[in-house]
Amino acid sequence: MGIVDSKAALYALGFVIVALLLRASTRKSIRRNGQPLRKPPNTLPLVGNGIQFLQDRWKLFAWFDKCQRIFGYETVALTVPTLPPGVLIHDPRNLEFVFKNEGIFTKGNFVKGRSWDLFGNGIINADGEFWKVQRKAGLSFLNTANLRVLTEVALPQYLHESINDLRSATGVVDLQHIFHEITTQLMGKMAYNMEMHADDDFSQSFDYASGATAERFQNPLWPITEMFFGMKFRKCVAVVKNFGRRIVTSAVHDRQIQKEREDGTAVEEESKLDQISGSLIQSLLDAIPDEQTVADAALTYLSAGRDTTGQALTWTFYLLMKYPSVVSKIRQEAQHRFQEKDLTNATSIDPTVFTPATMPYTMAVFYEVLRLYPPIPFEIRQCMQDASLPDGTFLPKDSVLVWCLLAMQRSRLTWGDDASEFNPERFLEDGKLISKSASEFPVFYGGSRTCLGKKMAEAIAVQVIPTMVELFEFEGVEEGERRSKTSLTLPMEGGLPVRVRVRR
Ligand code: HEM
Repeated sequence: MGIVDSKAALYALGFVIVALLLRASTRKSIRRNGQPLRKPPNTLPLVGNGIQFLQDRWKLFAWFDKCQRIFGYETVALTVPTLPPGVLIHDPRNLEFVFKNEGIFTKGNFVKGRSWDLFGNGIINADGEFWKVQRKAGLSFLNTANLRVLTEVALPQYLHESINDLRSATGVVDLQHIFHEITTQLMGKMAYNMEMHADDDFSQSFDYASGATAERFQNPLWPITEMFFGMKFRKCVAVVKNFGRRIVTSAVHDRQIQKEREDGTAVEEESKLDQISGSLIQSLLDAIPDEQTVADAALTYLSAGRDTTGQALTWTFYLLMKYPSVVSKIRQEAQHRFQEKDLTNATSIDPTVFTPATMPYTMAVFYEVLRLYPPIPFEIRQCMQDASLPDGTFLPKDSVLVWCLLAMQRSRLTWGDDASEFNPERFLEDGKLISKSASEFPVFYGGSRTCLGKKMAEAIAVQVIPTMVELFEFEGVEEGERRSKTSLTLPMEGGLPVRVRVRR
């Protein structure tokens, strides 16, 4: 290189450094009333909160809980090297503002970049038109008629199979696996018309990929670490994607058969369940021309519906084993329903007698579990433009907002002094179920992106919980507090091993 070239290179380098310095000095920063925000405990010079984020997720959640206890509703600063500046929010007013301004607070590149490999353009990751068509397909899948088939046909069928497994079980059984099997079969059949099981290759790979994706949110150096340790993740994602393509191929095949039926060549009697099976994937195929996006959408729905509900049931039974008085009250409520329906001498349980409207106590138990163990334990959004929260916090474009449901839903300011205790009665008033605003109890999210499957989850819980409680006595075999393993949701680490005794 000539001397002129070297000089030019030197000038260019100098220019870049000056430009970067200027950019840094003129960059807007997060502020409230013109002041920087307070920092959470254990914030270190240079690395900020980076170390907190690198530790095990249960410890991270404990740290979020500590922040909530120290700061109440105050918004505090979060800093992690290499990441955009962020805040940790606690105030329900701020959350309400986020829910109402979905266009400003989106998943952004921060979330999408990390979950792209697993979810691609699936609904959880999508914005704009992609989101709209998937939401519409989901709404038509979760319509009232389909929910009735779920309650009256599909769930009783799969629940019955699990009851039989438990009746014949000897030794220790993993209840998490039992619940996961119910929700996997349900979603597989109703959404995709496919037979799926909790221990098939796809489910295992999805589980691993979900854990590795969640780790990306805690490890800012994930693009580098995955170069060395990401082999298994890549293999699992390949299995998952392959399965997504199988779902689509099978749905296209179902269409051909359906068309032949309509042409009158193969008319058969169909059960109610068969009639609606695969209705989600068929709606997605109708709405989206690209089959890869259909596959992404299908997989995202599966994660949203299956894992969350199965895990919520697992935490429910974990808590029920600790609170026998709550079990007795669920049994009383179930007995009351049997009397009302004149089913006191029934030898088997008819699960259709349990509905959210007739089982307020059971619903209160389910809500209380969701409060303490939210299946989606934390959320992240990114500002698409400069914004100011109702508490006055100014957030420049690209800032990241974090809220930890597991901590927020234990706030004494919102839930009273007994916030950390399991007390289903807090959701009841004169024996009736009371609802909380989405900003105080964000377990199903809020605003235009509220969870689509809330009713489905409730319909499943209100049948499974009293049925299992009436038929069986469960005894935990592991002492101590259970924790969740790393995941996008809240699976119990090591499952929920129990001993089962048949009551009747
Ligand atoms: C106890 C069970 C459940 C809980 C706690 C739960 C919670 C949530 C939460 C917090 C979100 C927002 C996630 C985000 O965008 O970051 C969400 C979204 C969603 N949930 Fe659920 N969910 C549950 C069950 C279900 C079920 C059974 C389905 C049925 C398929 C479902 C379908 C969805 C869908 C499609 C979205 C995306 C909505 C959108 O972005 O417009 N969920 N859920």
